[in-house]
Amino acid sequence: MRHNATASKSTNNHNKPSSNLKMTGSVRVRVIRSLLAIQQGQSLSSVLDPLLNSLHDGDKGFAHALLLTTLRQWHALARLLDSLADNPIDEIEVRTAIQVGLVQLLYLEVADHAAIHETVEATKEIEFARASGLVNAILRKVAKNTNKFRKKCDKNHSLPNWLAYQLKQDWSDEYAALTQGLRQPAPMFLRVNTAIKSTSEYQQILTDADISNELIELSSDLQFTDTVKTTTSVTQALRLEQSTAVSFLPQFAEGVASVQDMHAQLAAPLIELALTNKLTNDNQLADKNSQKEESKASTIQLLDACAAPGGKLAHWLELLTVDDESSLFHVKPSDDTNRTNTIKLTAIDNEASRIKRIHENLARLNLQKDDLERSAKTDIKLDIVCADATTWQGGSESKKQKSNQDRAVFDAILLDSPCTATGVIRRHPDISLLRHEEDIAQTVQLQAQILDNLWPQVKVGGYLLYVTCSILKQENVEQMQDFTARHSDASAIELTEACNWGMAQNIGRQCLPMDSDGGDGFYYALLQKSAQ
Ligand SMILES: C[S@@+](CC[C@H](N)C(=O)[O-])C[C@H]1O[C@@H](n2cnc3c(N)ncnc32)[C@H](O)[C@@H]1O
Repeated sequence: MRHNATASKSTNNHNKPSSNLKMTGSVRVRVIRSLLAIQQGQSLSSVLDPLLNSLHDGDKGFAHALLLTTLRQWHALARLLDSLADNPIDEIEVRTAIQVGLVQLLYLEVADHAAIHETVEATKEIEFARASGLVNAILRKVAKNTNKFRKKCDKNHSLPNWLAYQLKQDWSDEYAALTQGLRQPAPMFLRVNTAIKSTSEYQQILTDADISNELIELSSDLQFTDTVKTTTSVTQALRLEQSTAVSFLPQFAEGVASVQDMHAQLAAPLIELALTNKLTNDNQLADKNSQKEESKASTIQLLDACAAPGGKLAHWLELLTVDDESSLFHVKPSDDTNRTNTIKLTAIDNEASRIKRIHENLARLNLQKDDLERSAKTDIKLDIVCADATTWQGGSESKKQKSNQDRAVFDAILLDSPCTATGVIRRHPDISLLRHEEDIAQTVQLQAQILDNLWPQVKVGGYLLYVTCSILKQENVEQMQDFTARHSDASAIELTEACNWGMAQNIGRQCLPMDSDGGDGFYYALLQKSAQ
């Protein structure tokens, strides 16, 4: 294999657990093989389980750290390697072995002699014995002055140059902190299912189980166009001092808590806030028109347009099923005015294998279709469909058969769009190897197609929350500027300066992963549809 024969484009197959990975030999050999598979286009999530499952418990922690840290420092290590070698090293097996050796010396506090000896042996095991002298010489040179070489490595970013260039264009003031932030591990955050327990109750349960944690409160403040007052909600997330396996989390299997980045936890409360505003306005309008009480009971249609694996969908369902009598979604058995609403929530995703994961996640949380239909407190009909959001039409007739008015069925759409995922590189450092510059334009085009197909399906007065886990302006604020220029009936709802997260953009807010205890890079924009 040659150095420049690196990652091909990531496709769906590359996310499946890799069955043809040869997981024999020493820990270092297995990590090197995993890295080679990633360079050939496999995702980290497809190689991690085969790697860890092939090892004894005692070796898993080291293998995990070695693989993840090598990926996080990948591009910086590659540049260091180029500066150390007298002649260009082309073979990716040799380069990978050296980079694995460098990580042990510079970042993992492995004793020099062990790091060098074991890496040289691993090079022989992967059948590159002829390069073992070279590997040995480079690692010895670095071991003589690890401080100097670590500083050299840290001074630069660890991103592909095209991505670093784009980030510099987009975020010149934040660039240094951002590029350093992207090479740090991300903290673990939990979301508590507040339909079962309050966040503070679960926080105490964690503390009692000796799991140190901190409560984070994110305030979202929206300036709806039809009111002078702003509307605020507070999202509570728990940050763990140390990441842990979910099997150690109390009541995890019972669905009391879920793992979700704190910025990802903003989506469901935001769309619920928008929906509540719409329904309140609808009710007020009905009151004004002095319609009978019975007529206020209606079916609310909601869409989660790119739903898998279902993190935000589950959160949305948790909020909709909170046992709060004042909620517009609460069924009041004693209330014969019949003001309650039936919710029809459709979730779509175009990948069947990922739809399966929605079902698995909802099963743990007791939020499957049947669980919801059994609930006496809310009336939610959940429909999960495998469909392409660039063409899907409310699940029924084709576009041509429907007038624009007939297509406008949704009160609120959550569009957690496919994106370059550049905001979650800390959790998925393989992204910096798998993504290519040309992916940006393709992704931007896909996002625009999905937006253009879904927008006619939003009711007048309804909302679309656009979300990405990207930190590139083309996918975010620029996508929204282009969209609102194309659709004169779309207006952006301001997420005001009272929001204690993200940075205000021309449209929406952008979160950047710049500090090691902060959330991931997410973008949020809320659009409302007006009558034309
Ligand atoms: C950012 S992820 C969604 C994450 C999800 N909302 C959650 O919180 O767990 C984007 C999803 O979009 C899906 N997707 C990509 N292209 C699509 C399309 N054309 N139609 C529908 N879904 C699509 C992907 O399969 C992926 O599951």
